[in-house]
Amino acid sequence: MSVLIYAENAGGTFKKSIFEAVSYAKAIADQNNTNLIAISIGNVSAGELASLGKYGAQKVLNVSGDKLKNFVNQAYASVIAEAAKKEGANIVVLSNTFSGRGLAPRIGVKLEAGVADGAVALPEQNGGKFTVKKTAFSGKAFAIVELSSANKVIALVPNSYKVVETGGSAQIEDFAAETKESDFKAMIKEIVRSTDKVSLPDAEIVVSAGRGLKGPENWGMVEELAGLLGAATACSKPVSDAGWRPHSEHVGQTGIAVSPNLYIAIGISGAIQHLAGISSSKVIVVINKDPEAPFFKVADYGIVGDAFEVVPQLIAAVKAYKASA
Ligand SMILES: Cc1cc2nc3c(=O)[nH]c(=O)nc-3n(C[C@H](O)[C@H](O)[C@H](O)COP(=O)(O)OP(=O)(O)OC[C@H]3O[C@@H](n4cnc5c(N)ncnc54)[C@H](O)[C@@H]3O)c2cc1C
Repeated sequence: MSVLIYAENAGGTFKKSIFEAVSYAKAIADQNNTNLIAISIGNVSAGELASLGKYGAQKVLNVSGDKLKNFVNQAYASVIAEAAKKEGANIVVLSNTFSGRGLAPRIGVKLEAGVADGAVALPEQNGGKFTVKKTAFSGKAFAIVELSSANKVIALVPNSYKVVETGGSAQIEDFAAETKESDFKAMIKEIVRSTDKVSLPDAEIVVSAGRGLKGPENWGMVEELAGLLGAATACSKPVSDAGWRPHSEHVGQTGIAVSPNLYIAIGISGAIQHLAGISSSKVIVVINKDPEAPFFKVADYGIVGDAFEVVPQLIAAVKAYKASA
C-alpha cells in the first residue's frame, strides 16, 4: 500500500495548491505508515520535480513527451490509474482544480474507487472506517462521506490545508505510461488567457463588490484596492448580469467558487447563493451600510458604513502602511 499524489503543473511549474495537496497526501501516508509517491505529467524540469520532496514525496514519477504535453482528461486519468496500480497505491490524491475535478471520477472508475472531491480536511480513520469532510450542495453545506472501497480518490480544495515542509528529497523516475487512441478523443489545442490579472480561483485575496456600488463607473476604487493588495476582483451575479462586470468575475452557486485567505465583500447583501461560492474563505470582511445585511452573520470582520466612504479610507490606510513598511 502507498499514497499517490498527482502533481499538476501550470506551464511547467507547481502552484501553492499543489504543495498543499502534497502536504495533505503526506499526512495521509503518515496516518497509514506508508510511502508517498508523486506523479507529474507534462514537461517539468528536474529541479521543479525534485522540489516535491520538500513536502514529503519520496519518489516522483515523471511522465513527459509531446503526446501528453497538454492536459487530456481521459489520457491523464489512464496514466495516473496505471501508476497507482503499478505502485500499489490505494489512495490517490489530487488538487480540486478544474483538471482535478475532471480527473477524480475518471480515475475512480478505472480503479473501482470511492471518490471524495471537494475535500476540506484530513480523512478520519477510526475502527476501520475512512471518512472525509467535503463541500456539498454547491458549497452551502459540508458532507461527511465514508469511502468503504479498498481504493480511494480524494480531491483537496485549494487553501484548505497548510503547506508543510518536511525537508526531504525525492528520487525522480521516468514513467512510461500506456495510453490508447480512445484516450485522445477530445484534446486541448491551445489555451488563451482572457486576462493577465490574478486568476480568481487561485487568488489568495479577493476584493468583491455587489449592487451596492450603484454602477460600473464606481469600480475604480475596487480595482485600486485589489491592485494594492495583489488581489483578484469578483462580483455578485446581478452585477455581471447587468453587464457592469464580466461573467468571469461572478462568484457563487451559479458562478465561480473561491477559497481565498481573505474575501472582502463590498455592498453585497450575502444571499445564500452568493455565500455558496465563498464558504471556504479563511477570513471574510464585509462592508455594508445595512447592519442587518445577512453577510454580517458569516463575517469575521464587519464594517457598517457607506462603501463610498469606507473603501477610500481603506485604500489610504493600505497606501500609508505600504509607504511605512
Ligand atoms: C437560482 C439562483 C442562483 C443564484 N446564483 C447566484 C450566484 O451564484 N451569485 C450571486 O451573487 N447571486 C446569485 N443569485 C442571486 C442572489 O439571490 C442575490 O440576488 C444576489 O446575490 C444579490 O446581489 P447583491 O448582494 O449584489 O445585490 P443586493 O441584494 O441588491 O444587495 C446590495 C447590498 O448592498 C448594500 N449597499 C447598498 N448601498 C451601499 C453602500 N453605499 N455602501 C455599502 N453597502 C451598500 C445593501 O445594503 C445590500 O445589502 C442567484 C439567485 C438564484 C435564484
